[in-house]
Amino acid sequence: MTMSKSTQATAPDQKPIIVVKMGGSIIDQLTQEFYDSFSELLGHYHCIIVHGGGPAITSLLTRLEIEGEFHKGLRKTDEQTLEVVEMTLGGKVNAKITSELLKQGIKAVGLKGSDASLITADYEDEENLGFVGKVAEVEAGILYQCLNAEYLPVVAPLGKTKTGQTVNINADIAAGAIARAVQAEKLLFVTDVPGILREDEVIEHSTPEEIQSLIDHGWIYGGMIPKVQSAVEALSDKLEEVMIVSGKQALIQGDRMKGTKIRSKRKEGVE
Ligand SMILES: Nc1ncnc2c1ncn2[C@@H]1O[C@H](COP(=O)(O)OP(=O)(O)O)[C@@H](O)[C@H]1O
Ligand SMILES: CC(=O)N[C@@H](CCC(=O)OP(=O)(O)O)C(=O)O
Repeated sequence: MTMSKSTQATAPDQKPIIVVKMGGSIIDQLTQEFYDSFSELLGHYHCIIVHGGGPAITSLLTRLEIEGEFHKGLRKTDEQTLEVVEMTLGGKVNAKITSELLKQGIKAVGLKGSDASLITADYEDEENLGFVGKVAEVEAGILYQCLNAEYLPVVAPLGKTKTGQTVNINADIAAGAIARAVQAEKLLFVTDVPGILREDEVIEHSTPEEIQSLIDHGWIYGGMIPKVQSAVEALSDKLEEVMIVSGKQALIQGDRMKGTKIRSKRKEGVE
């Protein structure tokens, strides 16, 4: 279970916290409509961004002629691969998102999960996956300090083990763990599809039970699996709703967010 350490600062008041996971699949395709509606969202929430970058890592590995391998959806990360992961997530992708937000007039500050004990991790499966981490503890205080100072933290999904080894963490899992640790009220996965699809139709409302059945029947596969699993794990009395939305369009259309809403069964239908 993920622990939260928040001794250094208190949670910001006035506005609730939203954690937004920006998928690597969409980072290069985010539209102006998306940014405009995102800016609108910032009027209602303190926001923390956690980003992916899987496609950018794969592309650099290919250019360097390093063979990539996935095991149960997680990238096998040897020493060479870790070097590329750190350069890509902590360097290129983090800088790209932060710069774009600054251009939009948003005070974004780039952080690596491996900075200042933000994310302490254990090995996921050292034998089969190498330097891949699972989140053990998140130091919420660092993020609270940013939010209290009106900065928007943009977090790269890297962590440090207790012995100081940097590890690669799946961004969906990092986002869920951070949302729990900071007691976020909402968690949003921004990706390249308009929500969970079944026969090309967006499922507007879903529950953990339905999601399990969609996985069991093969309707949910690949990169959508860690996303929905992380969504289901993040649900709590505090975090009642997780959404999966597209970054190709405005987040809010009319007066509501477009995409798939995931809530526990007993909360479903309760707005
Ligand atoms: N039921 C589903 N509905 C929508 N997308 C799905 C579904 N099952 C699998 N996917 C796949 O999941 C992808 C999104 O996951 P991923 O590529 O890991 O994105 P990200 O980089 O945003 O995390 C979609 O582009 C799609 O190919
Ligand atoms: C351990 C592991 O698999 N880490 C991921 C981290 C990036 C990520 O999750 O990016 P997306 O959100 O774009 O998929 C990877 O190396 O691809």
